[in-house]
Amino acid sequence: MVAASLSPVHGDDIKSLALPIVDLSCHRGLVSELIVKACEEFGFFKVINHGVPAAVISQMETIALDFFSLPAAEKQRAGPPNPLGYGNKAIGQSGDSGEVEYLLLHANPSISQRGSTISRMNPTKFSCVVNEYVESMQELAGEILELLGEGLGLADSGVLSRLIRDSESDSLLRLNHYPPCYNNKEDISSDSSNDKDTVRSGRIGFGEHSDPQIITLLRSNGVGGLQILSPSSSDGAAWVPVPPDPTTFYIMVGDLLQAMTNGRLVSVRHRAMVNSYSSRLSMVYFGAPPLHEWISPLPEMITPQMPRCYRSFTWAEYKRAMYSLRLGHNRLDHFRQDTMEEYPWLVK
Ligand SMILES: C=C1C[C@]23C[C@@]1(O)CC[C@H]2[C@@]12CC[C@H](O)[C@@](C)(C(=O)O1)[C@H]2[C@@H]3C(=O)O
Ligand SMILES: O=C(O)CCC(=O)C(=O)O
Ligand SMILES: [Fe+2]
Repeated sequence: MVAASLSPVHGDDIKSLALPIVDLSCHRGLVSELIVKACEEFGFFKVINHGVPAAVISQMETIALDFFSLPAAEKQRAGPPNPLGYGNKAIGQSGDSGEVEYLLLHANPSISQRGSTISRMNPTKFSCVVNEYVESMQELAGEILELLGEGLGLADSGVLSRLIRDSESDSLLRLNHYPPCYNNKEDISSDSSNDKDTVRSGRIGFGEHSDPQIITLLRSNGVGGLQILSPSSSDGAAWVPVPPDPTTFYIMVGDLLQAMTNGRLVSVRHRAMVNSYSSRLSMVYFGAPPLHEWISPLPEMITPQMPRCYRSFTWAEYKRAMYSLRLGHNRLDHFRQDTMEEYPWLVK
């Protein structure tokens, strides 16, 4: 149904739920089984004992904070986002906004990062730290995708990890800074954006969405704000706050992984809230394939019980659709097999 792809509006229900934690130092067979289960149930899990050196993380955090503490005019030199670069409040090109400032960078060291506009003082240091962090993220994401391949019983267990390890991969690094923001009713009464969400659960830093790529690795400082939409159950979908833990990474299934697994793994809808007392920093790696890579449901994921549900498309085609849609849209619905059969004019 085409109507199903219009923005879903989820209410304010907040639920506390035990979220899956995967210890990467455990037995490989057990780890791959747990990862598959978490991605089927939540499209989300937290990893501990991930092997990323603490120094790599803290250096990245320091240069991110150094950048966000620059005067506004200095930060604007790295903007506006095209879509890469510095952005403040406006997210994407379709009218979305949130209480966030960010730096969106390509995660491929060979792509120029406007280094001198981001760090006038020391662009070389900036690039080195980003490259080291991105290399660690690519390694961790590759390992998790390899484990997923094994857990799903794929004949070629490296088929997922190779996509993001490719030298032409279109992966991104996003640094989000959420300054503290008022959230009580009195403060908001004169603000035209005071909706139900704002009053009851704080202000929206980054609105509800799923990540379009294959896999997301998110690390935040010790300030909470990330929420995931729990899978629908008898008591309905609800927002689940993710407790902050700066020593770990949160892993999210992206739209492409949902398509490649023919809907068996689900891309998790999530959002970030801001609070009135502390600023929050998140560093988010989005693992993506090369632009011209074809994405199709893997043969092992198509069964008589689970017939093929997505058509084939390239990542470049998916990106075009994504930039034409609002943040909260369910983009993958436009690539369903039945959309092509019932509404061929929608599929260019
Ligand atoms: C409103 C938008 C921002 C976004 C591109 C889009 O048109 C829809 C997807 C958005 C998103 C969400 C996850 C990542 O933060 C992001 C970089 C991405 O790949 O898709 C953003 C895009 C963006 O900010 O450019
Ligand atoms: O900052 C966060 O916790 C979420 C950010 C996010 O979802 C994104 O950058 O796509
Ligand atoms: Fe996201």
